[in-house]
Amino acid sequence: MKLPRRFFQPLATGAPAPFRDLPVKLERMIHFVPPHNDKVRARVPELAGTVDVVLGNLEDAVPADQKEAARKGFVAMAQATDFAATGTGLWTRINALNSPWILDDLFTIVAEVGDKLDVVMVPKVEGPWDIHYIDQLLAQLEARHGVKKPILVHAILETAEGVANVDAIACASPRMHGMSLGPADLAASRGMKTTRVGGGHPDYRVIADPAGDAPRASAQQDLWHYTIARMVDACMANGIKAFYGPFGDFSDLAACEVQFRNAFLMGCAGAWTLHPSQVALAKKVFAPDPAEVAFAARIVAAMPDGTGAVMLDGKMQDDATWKQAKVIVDLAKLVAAKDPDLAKVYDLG
Ligand SMILES: CC(C)(COP(=O)(O)OP(=O)(O)OC[C@H]1O[C@@H](n2cnc3c(N)ncnc32)[C@H](O)[C@@H]1OP(=O)(O)O)[C@@H](O)C(=O)NCCC(=O)NCCSC(=O)C[C@H](O)C(=O)O
Ligand SMILES: [Mg+2]
Repeated sequence: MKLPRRFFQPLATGAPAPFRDLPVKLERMIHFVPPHNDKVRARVPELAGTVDVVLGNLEDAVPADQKEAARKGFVAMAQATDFAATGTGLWTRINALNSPWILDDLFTIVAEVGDKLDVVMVPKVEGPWDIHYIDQLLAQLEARHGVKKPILVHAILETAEGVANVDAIACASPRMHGMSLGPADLAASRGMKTTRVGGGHPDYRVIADPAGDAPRASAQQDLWHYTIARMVDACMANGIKAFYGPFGDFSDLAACEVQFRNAFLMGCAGAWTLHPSQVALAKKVFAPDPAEVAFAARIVAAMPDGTGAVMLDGKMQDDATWKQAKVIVDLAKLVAAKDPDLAKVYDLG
């Protein structure tokens, strides 16, 4: 175990010092772009500014014979657009640590566009040892290529072993930006009997006790509640961010919205968007409801120093509800700074 005072030391001579605190950014959606697909890549300049994060995906969903094209496409799209100027994050998802592509992914991307890259998403993270490896390698590459700003690391929680080690992953390095749930790989790793990318399953349900001949009420349950709860606790305990991952059924926006909203209410900062149709949904869900913001602002105003107990609309407010209100007001301010329409609706001054 590393000594606390050494935790923030750069891991290579000449590498930038890790951030002490995560940059505060609005990340309602991590928008996936397949960089080997020229048609979709051509839309990236118009996407910048309309999504919070553009991610060039090099891993699953890119055919093995297109890996090199995806890597080159990502470098081209990173060079062609000034993402920072539009307040859009630039991320990439590299191939898995045990794949034949990971070294070329990192060697090429840090060399070519390391200064433009905000976050590297690492798939199939099993434990802190995976983060330590990436941490060291990134430091060496940053030093070699004179990268000035530390590149952050985002882990995908998508194996049973990763879930078992989620707390250790969350605090493995000061580079940790956050984590996303990867429901498709996790389902396979766990031996779940599903064929979906996120969302529920009609057969995962509870049923009411029998009451005579009356039909028994039954309701579908959330397959992901346990994992999201574990992920949120591990992330928030370590000052990093939790995200719901992909929702693969683009034709079911209603179910996607419910999945996103459950994640939002449980503490997630955002979700992945895989198709343009999901972007508006993520913007709607991962910004607080205006009525909730108005009530939260009243709580904060009624308890200026955050202590005591007051009644608002018949509901008791105290130090703990003040803290909840602060979460909502702070997020609303972050959203308002980026979205003039919502700024008017929130009216936070
Ligand atoms: C899945 C897709 C290949 C579908 O693309 P397409 O067939 O082109 O769909 P549409 O005809 O409906 O597209 C309409 C227009 O929108 C553009 N488009 C499509 N997708 C995107 C996008 N992601 N960003 C920007 N623009 C997009 C099309 O070009 C059409 O444009 P036009 O013709 O001008 O009207 C494609 O959506 C895609 O590749 N999406 C990303 C898929 C992906 O990254 N999957 C992997 C992530 S999920 C995962 O890995 C699982 C996870 O790890 C886990 O384990 O859970
Ligand atoms: Mg996956």
